[in-house]
Amino acid sequence: MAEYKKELKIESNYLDETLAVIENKLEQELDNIAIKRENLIAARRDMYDSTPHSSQDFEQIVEMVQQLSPLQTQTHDYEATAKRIRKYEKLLDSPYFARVDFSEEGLEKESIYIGLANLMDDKTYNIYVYDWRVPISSIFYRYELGDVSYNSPSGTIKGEVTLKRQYEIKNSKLEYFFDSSVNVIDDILKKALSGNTSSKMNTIVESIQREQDIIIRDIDNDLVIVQGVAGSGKTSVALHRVAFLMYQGLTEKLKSNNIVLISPNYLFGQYISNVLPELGEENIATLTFEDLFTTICGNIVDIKSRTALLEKIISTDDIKKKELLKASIQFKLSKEFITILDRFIQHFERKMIDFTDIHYNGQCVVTRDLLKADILKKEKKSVPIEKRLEQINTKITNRLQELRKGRLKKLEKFVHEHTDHPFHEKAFARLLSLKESIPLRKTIDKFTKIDYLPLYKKLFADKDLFYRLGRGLNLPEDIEQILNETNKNLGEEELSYEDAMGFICLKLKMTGLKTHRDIKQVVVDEAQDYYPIHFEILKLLFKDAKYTVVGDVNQTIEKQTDISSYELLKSILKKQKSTTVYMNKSFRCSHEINTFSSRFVDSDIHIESFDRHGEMPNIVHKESVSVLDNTVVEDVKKNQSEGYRSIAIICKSMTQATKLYESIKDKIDVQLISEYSSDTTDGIIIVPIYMAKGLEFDSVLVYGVDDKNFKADDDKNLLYIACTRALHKLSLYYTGEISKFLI
Ligand SMILES: Nc1ncnc2c1ncn2[C@@H]1O[C@H](COP(=O)(O)OP(=O)(O)OP(=O)(O)O)[C@@H](O)[C@H]1O
Repeated sequence: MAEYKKELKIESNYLDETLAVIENKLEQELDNIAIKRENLIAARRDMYDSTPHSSQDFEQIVEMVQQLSPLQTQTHDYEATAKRIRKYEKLLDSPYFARVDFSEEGLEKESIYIGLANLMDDKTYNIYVYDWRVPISSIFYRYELGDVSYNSPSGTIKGEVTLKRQYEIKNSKLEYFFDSSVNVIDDILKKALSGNTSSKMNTIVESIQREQDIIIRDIDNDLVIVQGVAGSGKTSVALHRVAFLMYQGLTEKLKSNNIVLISPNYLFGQYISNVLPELGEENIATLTFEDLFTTICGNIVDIKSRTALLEKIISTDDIKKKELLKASIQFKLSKEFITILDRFIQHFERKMIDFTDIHYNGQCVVTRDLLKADILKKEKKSVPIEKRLEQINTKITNRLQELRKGRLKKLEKFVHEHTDHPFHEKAFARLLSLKESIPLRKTIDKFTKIDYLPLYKKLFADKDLFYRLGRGLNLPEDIEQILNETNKNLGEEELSYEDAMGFICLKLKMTGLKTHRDIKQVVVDEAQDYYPIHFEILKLLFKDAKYTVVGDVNQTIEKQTDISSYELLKSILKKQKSTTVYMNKSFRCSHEINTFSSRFVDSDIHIESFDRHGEMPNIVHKESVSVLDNTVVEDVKKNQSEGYRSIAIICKSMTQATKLYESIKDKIDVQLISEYSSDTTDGIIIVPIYMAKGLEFDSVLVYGVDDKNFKADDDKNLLYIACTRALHKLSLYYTGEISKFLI
C-alpha cells in the first residue's frame, strides 16, 4: 500500500507536469490562431479586392496565381495550427494511457509514456508523451516484462522492459493505474468491450493486441491480406494501420488524400467515419464500387447497386432463377470474364474499328490499310487503344491542317469564279472549308472515338463472337441462358451491378485512365464480397498503390468461397511482396454468443473467443406472426430497460425488414435502415443482414429463423453474419419449423 501511495504521488506529479506543458502549448497556439485567423481574413479580402476574379488575360492569370500561392500557404498554416489545437485539447483530456520502463542495452532506464500524439517540452526537449505509432511504442503492444527489441529507422534496438503500466485518465484526472507483466492486459480489453457500443466505431489504441500491432505496423509488404473471423478487429486494425501509415509516411508525404478505403456501402462508411479523427488524423476518402463507376463513367447510365442485387438474390424464391442469377454474377465478375474482355479488346483492335480512306482536297490523306497497320504496330501494344486512336486522330488533323492552305486557295478560286453572292471571297471560302470539314470530322471521329456502352453490349449480342472469345476457358454450364439474360438486361435503362463492373473494367483497359495516380495506399474492407474483376479494376485504377485487404471468407452473402480466393486476388494485384495474416480471436461477441455462432461455420478456420461472458443466446418460437411481432416488441423494450442502447432487429431481406417495420412501427420507436436513407444506426433499428455487415449492436434480435427462410448453404453464412453482430445479447425468433442450422 505504501508502495502504491509512493507511485501514485510520482504519477500524479508526472501528470501535473505533463498537463502544464500541454496547457502552455495550447495557450500559445490559441493566441497564434487568433492572429492567424485575422491575417488570413485580411489577406483573402485583399486578394478579393485587388485581383480580377476571372480573366482570359495571361498576365492577369499569372498575377492571380502569384497572389494565390502565399494565400494557400497561409491557409495551410492556419489549418495546421487548428489541427495542433485539436491535438492538445485531446491530450489535455487524456495525455497518455500507458508507460513502459525501458533500458536500452548500455543506456540508462527511461520511462516511456504512450499516448495519442507526441508531446515535447520545447525548452527542455523532454519528451513527455510518445505517439503510439513511434517505433519504441511497439514494445508496449508486443512484449511482456523482460528482454525486448523493436525496429527503428537505424536498425533493431534491444533492451529490457522492467515496468508496464496502464492508466485511465479522463478530464485531466488520473482515475487509476495498474501494473501488469503481460502484453495488453485482458482487464483493459474486457472493460473496453463490456460497455455499450455506439453508432460510430471506436478506436482501440489502448488495447491493440500483439498480432494486430504486427499488421498495423507492417511496412515491408506491398499487399497485406488479413483473414479474420467476425469481430476479430479487421476494420479497426485497417483504420489504425491507415493512421500508422500516415504518421510513418510523414517524410514520404503520405497524406489522407493519398489513401482510399473501399467500403461495402454508404452506411458502413458513416459507421467508421469517427475513427481517424479520434486518432487525430484527417479522414480518408471512402468509396464504394458504385462511386467508382460514377467517377469513371460519369452519368452515362444509371446502375443498380450491389445492395439491390443482393436483395434480388435473397428475396427470389424461384430456385432456378436464383441459381442462374448467381451463376451469371459469378461468371461476369470472374477471371475468365476478364480474359474474355482482354480478348475482346484485341478483337476490337483488329476487326471492329471501321477505318476508311481519308480524302481531302482531291488527294488521299491516308489509307484504311495504313491506319490499320499503324494501330497494330508492335511498339504501341502497351499504349491503351483509346490513346492510340487519339494519336491517329491528331495525326490526321495535323495533316489536314497542312493541306488546308491549298484547299482554301482552291475554294477562293471557286468563289471568285462564282461571284453571285454577297460575301467577302476569303471569308466565304473559309466558311465553305469549315462546312465541308464537318462530315470529314465525323468520319474521322467514327473510327477514332469509342462509344463504350454500345461496344459492351455488342460483346453479348454477337454470341458467335462471344463463344470464340471464350474458347479454351471454363465457361459456366448455363452460359447460353446467361447470355440471353444479359442481352435482355442490357436493353433496360439501368445497368445491372455485375455488368456495371464488367463495363468499367472494359473501359479502364481501353482508356488507361490516369486519374487516381496520387493514391498510394488502398484499403479494402469486407474483401470476401469482391470478385476477381473488382481487384482487376482496383489494379487498373490505382496502379502503383500498396494494398491492405481485410475480409472473412465465412461472411459472404451470395457465394461460397474459401481462403484460396486470397491467392486469386494476389495473382491479380501482382504485388512483389505480400503476406496473409490470420486473426481467429473474436473480440466483439461474448463467449456465449461466439460459441453459439461458431455452429454456422464449417470451414477449417478455428474461432477463438475472448474471455468475456454474458447471457446465453435464446431462441423464441411463437404460433403466429402477429404474436411473434408482439414478442419482439416486448423484448426490445426489455432490452432497453436492461440498459442496452443500440438494438438491431435483423431480417433476412429488405422485403422482410419492411414488412416487420410496418407491423411494429406504431408500437416502438424504430428506424428502418435502407441503403441511402440512413446516416446512423442509433437506437432501435430494423435492418436486412447484408446492410448490417461490419456493424455491431449491444443486442441483436434475428427475425424469422424458420426452415423456409434459412435452408440453403448460403443462408448459413447469413446467420453467422447476423448473430455475430451482437456484443452482449442475442435472441432469435421464428414461427413454424426452426431452420435446420439451429437444431
Ligand atoms: N484490440 C482491441 N481492443 C479493444 N477492442 C477491440 C480490439 N480489437 C477489436 N476490438 C473491438 O471488437 C469489435 C469488432 O471489431 P471490428 O469491427 O474491427 O472487427 P471485424 O473483424 O472487422 O468484424 P466483422 O468482420 O464482423 O465486421 C469492435 O467493437 C472493436 O472495437
